[in-house]
Amino acid sequence: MDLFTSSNSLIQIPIPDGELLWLEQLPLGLGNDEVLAQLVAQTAWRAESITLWGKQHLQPRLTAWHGDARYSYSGLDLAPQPFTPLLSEIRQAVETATGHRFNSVLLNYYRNERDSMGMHSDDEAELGPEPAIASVSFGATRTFILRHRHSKQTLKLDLSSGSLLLMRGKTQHFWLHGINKSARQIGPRVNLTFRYIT
Ligand SMILES: O=C(O)CCC(=O)C(=O)O
Ligand SMILES: [Fe+2]
Repeated sequence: MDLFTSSNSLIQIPIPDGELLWLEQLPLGLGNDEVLAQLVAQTAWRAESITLWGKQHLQPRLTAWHGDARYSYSGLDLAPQPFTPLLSEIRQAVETATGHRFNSVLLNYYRNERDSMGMHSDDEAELGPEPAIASVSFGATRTFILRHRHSKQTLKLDLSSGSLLLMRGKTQHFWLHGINKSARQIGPRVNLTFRYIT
């Protein structure tokens, strides 16, 4: 049994024009370090190129896409791999914690402090107008930055190992998010964003 039952429900982080909910530790059958090790070792990681302003770049991180649907992400058309038993177990825990269903997951592997993700919103048409996106992190803590498109209000959340962040409602419409590089040494981190593709 979990000793910390009182912290088992999502905490709302109030923001204008969106909904953010957070859970410090997603309940799982494996420890966070074991999950990180398995995800790093068992995932078919890819170094994708991405076209920005007509120029090809290598993304500053590794990625993998698992799910039932095809999905276009900033010009990439990834054929998904099936859910593995470990990814299915994490998905089950995320669905129980959030009350939302998910049919795909994007994995991002930040190998060190030089890996990052530019500011963006997950607003592809296949996600629907008000998508629920559940982000689970394993490994080193990285700072997740949210910036309001209009007011430029900025929030910084330290996403520690095992944590769950749920973005829903109008969050993708009004807010950008990303992960900056750091000048300080940082160990590996794997982030999973669970999505529902229609
Ligand atoms: O690594 C993170 O915390 C963010 C990942 C993300 O924004 C995405 O996969 O769209
Ligand atoms: Fe995102």
